[in-house]
Amino acid sequence: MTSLLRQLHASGQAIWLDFLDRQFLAEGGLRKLALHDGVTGVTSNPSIFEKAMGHGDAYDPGFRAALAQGDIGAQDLYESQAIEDIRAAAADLRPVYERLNGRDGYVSMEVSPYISNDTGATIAEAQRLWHRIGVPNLMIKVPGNSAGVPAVRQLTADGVNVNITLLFAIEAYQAVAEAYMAGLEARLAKGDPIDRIASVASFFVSRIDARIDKTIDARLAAGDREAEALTALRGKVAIANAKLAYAWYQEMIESKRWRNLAAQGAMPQRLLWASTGVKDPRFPDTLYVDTLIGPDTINTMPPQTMAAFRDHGTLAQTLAADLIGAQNVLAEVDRLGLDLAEVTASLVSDGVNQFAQATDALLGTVAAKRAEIVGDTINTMTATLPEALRQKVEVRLEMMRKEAWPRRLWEGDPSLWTGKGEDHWLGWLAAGQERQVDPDALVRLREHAQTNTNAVLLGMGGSSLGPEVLARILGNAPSHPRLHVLDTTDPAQITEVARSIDLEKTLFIVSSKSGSTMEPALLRSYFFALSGRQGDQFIAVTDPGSDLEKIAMNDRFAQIFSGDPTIGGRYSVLSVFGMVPAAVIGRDVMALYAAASPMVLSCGGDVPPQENPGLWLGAIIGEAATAGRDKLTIVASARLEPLGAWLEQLLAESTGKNGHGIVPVDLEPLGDPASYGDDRLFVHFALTSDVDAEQEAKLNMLEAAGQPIVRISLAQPERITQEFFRWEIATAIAGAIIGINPFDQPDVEAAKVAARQLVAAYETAGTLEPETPVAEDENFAIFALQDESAPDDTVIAMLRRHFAALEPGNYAGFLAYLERNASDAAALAMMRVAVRDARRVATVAGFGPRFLHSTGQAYKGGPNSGVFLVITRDPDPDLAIPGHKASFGTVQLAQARGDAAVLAQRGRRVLRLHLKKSGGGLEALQAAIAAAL
Ligand SMILES: O=P(O)(O)OC[C@H]1O[C@](O)(CO)[C@@H](O)[C@@H]1O
Ligand SMILES: O=C[C@H](O)[C@H](O)COP(=O)(O)O
Repeated sequence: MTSLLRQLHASGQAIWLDFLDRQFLAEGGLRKLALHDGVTGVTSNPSIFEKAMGHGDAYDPGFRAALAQGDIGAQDLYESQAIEDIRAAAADLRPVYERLNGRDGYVSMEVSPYISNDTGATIAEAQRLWHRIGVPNLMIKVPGNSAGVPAVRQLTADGVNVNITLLFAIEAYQAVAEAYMAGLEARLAKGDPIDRIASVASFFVSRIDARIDKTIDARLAAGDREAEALTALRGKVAIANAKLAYAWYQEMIESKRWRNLAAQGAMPQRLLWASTGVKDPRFPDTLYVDTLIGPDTINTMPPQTMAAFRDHGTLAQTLAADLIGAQNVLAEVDRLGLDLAEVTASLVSDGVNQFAQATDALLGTVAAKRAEIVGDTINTMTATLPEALRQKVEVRLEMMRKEAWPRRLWEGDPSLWTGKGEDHWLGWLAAGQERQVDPDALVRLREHAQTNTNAVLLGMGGSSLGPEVLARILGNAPSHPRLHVLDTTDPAQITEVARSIDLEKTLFIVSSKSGSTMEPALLRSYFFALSGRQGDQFIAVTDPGSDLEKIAMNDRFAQIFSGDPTIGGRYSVLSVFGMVPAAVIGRDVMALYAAASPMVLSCGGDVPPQENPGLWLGAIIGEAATAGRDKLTIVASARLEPLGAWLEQLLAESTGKNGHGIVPVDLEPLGDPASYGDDRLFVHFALTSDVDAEQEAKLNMLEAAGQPIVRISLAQPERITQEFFRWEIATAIAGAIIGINPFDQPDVEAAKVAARQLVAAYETAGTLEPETPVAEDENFAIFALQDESAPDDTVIAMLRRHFAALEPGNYAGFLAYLERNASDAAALAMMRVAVRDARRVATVAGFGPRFLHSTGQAYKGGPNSGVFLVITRDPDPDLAIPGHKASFGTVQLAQARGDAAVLAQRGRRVLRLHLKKSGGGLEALQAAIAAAL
């Protein structure tokens, strides 16, 4: 006997399958249904793909095959597999489509629910899928909300078959029916044929009852007086609503407007009953099939509903029957205040959200699968967090998912931050995808640079720290110049570099985004003069239109590389600012991007926060900071140690403002658990080939003592580029959590202004404004910045009082305007350890003026928990600057004085200590601090 389903098909209603799955297709399931049961179509939606692809391992071979062609992100990976299924289903139904001459045999694929409020994006995505899938028996599903309606019109006009989904209200259905007709008319106006354009209007059924019945049940439970009338409506409203929609359809196809279109070959936009699986187990499982049978309609059924109807469905022409009854049901709905309009409206947005949640879950699984498959190309990260922090991070990640942070970040939604133009500063996202550089120009530069033995980069902050990390971690390739980075005004340091290079075989890279930063400008004057004004030994890296660009043209520099003004300095390492120096030292820039790429894809806008390494890290550091663990302590195995200086700037300058932020702690030797308070978050970087057993053991002890530890491991040094990107994302996200704009640096300018004023005064007066120490001995002179000194203070007493001010949660800062060399760094490290262990506080150190363009922002604008010792000394020997009265030494001193003054003005606890020429230098200071603690 013919199956009930076949009979249903023969009665004039098309049967579609509301399901898709690779295994089912591979086993010929759809072909069998078409053959035996008369199934003539398939619908899919994000939930269906989530069920198919988001669990188990059926798609693993597909994922592997797709990734074997090249790494792609989660969305593309999902889409590659979804499209394969859609194409396979379309191929199975192609004979039906041909047999019915395009009247049926369609497979539907839905546009992303993420763009459902954006008409333009919906049109673009529908067009893209339509062309990419490239089969005639395809329908693109577009939601029937207010953004979807114009898309339906446009897509129809463009010849795309559209299935309009998420229709609950008759008015919404009428709007899309009108849009379909308007689209067909637009085609006719262009002279395009309309006889092969198909469309269906997916009218949802069971979800309406599920919602209304819930309200009814609640009212019954509350003892509503209308109990009987309410009970009578259970399981009735959706069907009545669908019947009235069908009644309108019948009127519509009799209209003059439609008849005119039909005369020119138009196929009617059929009503499709969707959501026909019963949600309430108390209802018969064939309820939404039995009651909605009528010609020229479609019922798309989940497999269970289809099986149930095949088994015990009731076949009768029910759809057009008892219209009065349907009207009465809706009148009752009104009378009882069940507000169908509100229900159907909220079901649309809930439907979009539900599909978005399914897509989040699906992309999460796909991202995890991808990470597993390409796993050994991605740097690993683990986090051991105290329970309270772990929970906060979990909550934050879920909140980020709900609020679509990954997508909003990549789309540049300023409301993630303070809403004040942050979207103009996101060029680094494209830079990470190698979109900011000209690869050929960098290949040529790499070749050209080989004629040199040395390269000297003159720049500050973002223009110098990234290049320094690349040069120190990767080193120069054989036969390429060695890179020296000069980000100072310290005469000894400048002299040291000048002495160590062969001037004629040195390439100078003048690097400054703004092109007006004082230090690189002075260094350029110095080395340009020293080179005998050999412009062809200089290249400039700067943003378009800067002063440096003009000077470089004037002085006939060999080349000028232009930056992207939508990238702030500290986010610029994956743009020309990092890649030009990388090419100069002989690194294959495209290989560096290729090394970064797996992380860039993993951090994509299509990867939900839980699986997104950048968002996960951002959640950890942001939540840690807001919970008082704002001292992000960087620990690195020897080879990766240089990364800390870059990271310090990124974190401090991005987040340290408005009294909030993260204080990075770099190069502080690791101590025992007893040395630390509860204001730390430790981040460990290690190369797998460079394991430091002692360091690991100490970290394990800290972990056992309950300190939060994030561990990041790199299999190859080139993958440092992944950390650049991961941390840029994480910093931007932490900034959003902290509630600041992570792309400005409002407090840096003040110190620059103060220094510039002092230098200008020097240029006229020939001397810096004299100062009188408030305390001195044979080694040191202390200069007052606040009125905290008593007339009879000794140096030791002042130091004692200075360090005694440190309270739990504070940090001690050593701001040294000295030569940055190994011995000075070691001496500072020892002083830090002494202070940390005595006061149980974090310690930071910076060499001036380098740190001014980096951590200086957070010291001035971040939390007021720093206690700073500004260390200066008289330069010996000093170094003249061509064309200036002021020497480098004078400028450096002016910068220190300006910095200390601004710190004091900002209410920071600060002491300036000057090392006397005749004194014992840093060694003596170490002893004095030991005595003062
Ligand atoms: O590249 P530029 O414009 O010379 O700036 C150098 C550095 O100075 C700062 O503007 C701080 O003064 C940093 O943000 C920046 O990285
Ligand atoms: O096109 C089909 C719809 O997406 C589907 O029928 C929705 O069904 P549900 O309400 O059971 O999720």
